[in-house]
Amino acid sequence: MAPISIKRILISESVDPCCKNILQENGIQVTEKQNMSKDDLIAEIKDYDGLVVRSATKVTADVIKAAGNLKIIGRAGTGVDNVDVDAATIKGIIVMNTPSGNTISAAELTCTLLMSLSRNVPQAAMSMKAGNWDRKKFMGTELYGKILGIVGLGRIGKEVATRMQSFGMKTIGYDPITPPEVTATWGVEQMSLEQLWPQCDYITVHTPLMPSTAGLLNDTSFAKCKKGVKVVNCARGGIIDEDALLRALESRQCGGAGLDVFVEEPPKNRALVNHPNVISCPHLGASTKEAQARCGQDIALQIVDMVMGKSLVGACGLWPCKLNMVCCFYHNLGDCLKDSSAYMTSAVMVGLLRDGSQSCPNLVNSLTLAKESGVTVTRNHSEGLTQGACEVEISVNGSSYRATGSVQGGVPVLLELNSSVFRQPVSLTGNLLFFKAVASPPLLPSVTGLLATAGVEMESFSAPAARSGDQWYCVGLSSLLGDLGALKPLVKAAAQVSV
Ligand SMILES: O=C(O)C(=O)COP(=O)(O)O
Repeated sequence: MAPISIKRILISESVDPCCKNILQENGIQVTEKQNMSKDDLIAEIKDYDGLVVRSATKVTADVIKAAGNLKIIGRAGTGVDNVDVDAATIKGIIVMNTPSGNTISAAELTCTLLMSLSRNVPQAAMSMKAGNWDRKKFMGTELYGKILGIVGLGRIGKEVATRMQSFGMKTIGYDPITPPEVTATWGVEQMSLEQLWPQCDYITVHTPLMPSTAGLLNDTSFAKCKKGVKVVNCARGGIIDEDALLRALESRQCGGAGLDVFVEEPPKNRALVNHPNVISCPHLGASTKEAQARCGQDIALQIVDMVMGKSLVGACGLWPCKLNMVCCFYHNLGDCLKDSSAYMTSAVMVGLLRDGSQSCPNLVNSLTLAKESGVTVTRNHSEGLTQGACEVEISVNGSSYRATGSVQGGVPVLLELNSSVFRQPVSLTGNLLFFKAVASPPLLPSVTGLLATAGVEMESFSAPAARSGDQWYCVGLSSLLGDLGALKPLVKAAAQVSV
């Protein structure tokens, strides 16, 4: 990828000093300003081409609008829900996070809250400080032999599971993406939420906050739980509906809650915080020296790599804008292929989700993952016009991509891409890199040179039949290639083309 010039970065929160040091050592000017109001940030941001935040800085569309020079928003941490990623991406601002730096700290705090809930440690400590010695009031229960339901089995859910197993807890869980056979290897039996709720003595949530997870625990799901279930939220405020939680605590359907996060932070409504069976922290999941050092270092190194044109690790929302709607039209599939169109739709979604997602889409989970992320996917057939060739048309957020292909001698071939007809059918085998460019004599040597510099051998070159306007080209690459994705920005920058 081409280097991106970043000269001045604003760090608007308490980020580990190693972040500033690394950036400065690499020639970037750094200003630290904490506790800025929205208006302060709007007034200040125009002077910077980079911004580093944690969760407290709200990088809204208004802030992004005022950020005339901004090229990068670095989140020293995981959740980017305080950043309007769509508004940033549309403006060409890269948003990147450091998704693994605080996994262990978030998991450890979750375990701390589970243990504190079982033995009333915070309440007992407060009572001692008030001069009391009350051994009866704080009778607890063992964790041993109890069932822990983990909703969200990503990095943090996994670490919570393995730690709580060492206390003799049985761990069950649910995740729409991580396959059950994978979680089984770390001792978590997966099941539907309907099956999970009634079994749990404790429930902990480890999902992002998104439409499908907001209010995941609500009046209806609490009613399905065991009476006295205890819940923990160290993920995002709102995954457990706060009003429903208060009602469940009052009716004793919920026996206690450990909350590190709130819908509004700090919460103005103190009803939950003040409830005797609630223990709470001011969003401390990532607040350890180790997690902050990792996140501060990771975000600084990622920004430096980007400045040097090395890579875009941790970039969120690289799809030009958020995926909303994907329509797959299949024309002329023939009787036997018609039945495979569901499979082809899953394959399309793997390709589309792979670039922007922190999870790993595959043919089994891609449609579920799309649904979870609020993407509408539709599929249609019709009899096509081209004899013997089948056409696949994919429309993404209203922009269409059309491919026409066939099978020749048992090999699937591509005949046409977005109205650009190839001179020879392109065999759809091996590693192929497609790019769009205007025909010119230096095009082939410049692409060959670029691939050679990246250590990749070109095996074939397919040119379009027509020579006018933007046309699609395809190069076949040697099987030595490790990371096809890494080549895309290279070719894009060098040939000024779409890849
Ligand atoms: O990384 C995350 O998602 C967190 O919630 C941690 O937030 P913080 O960096 O402590 O403001």
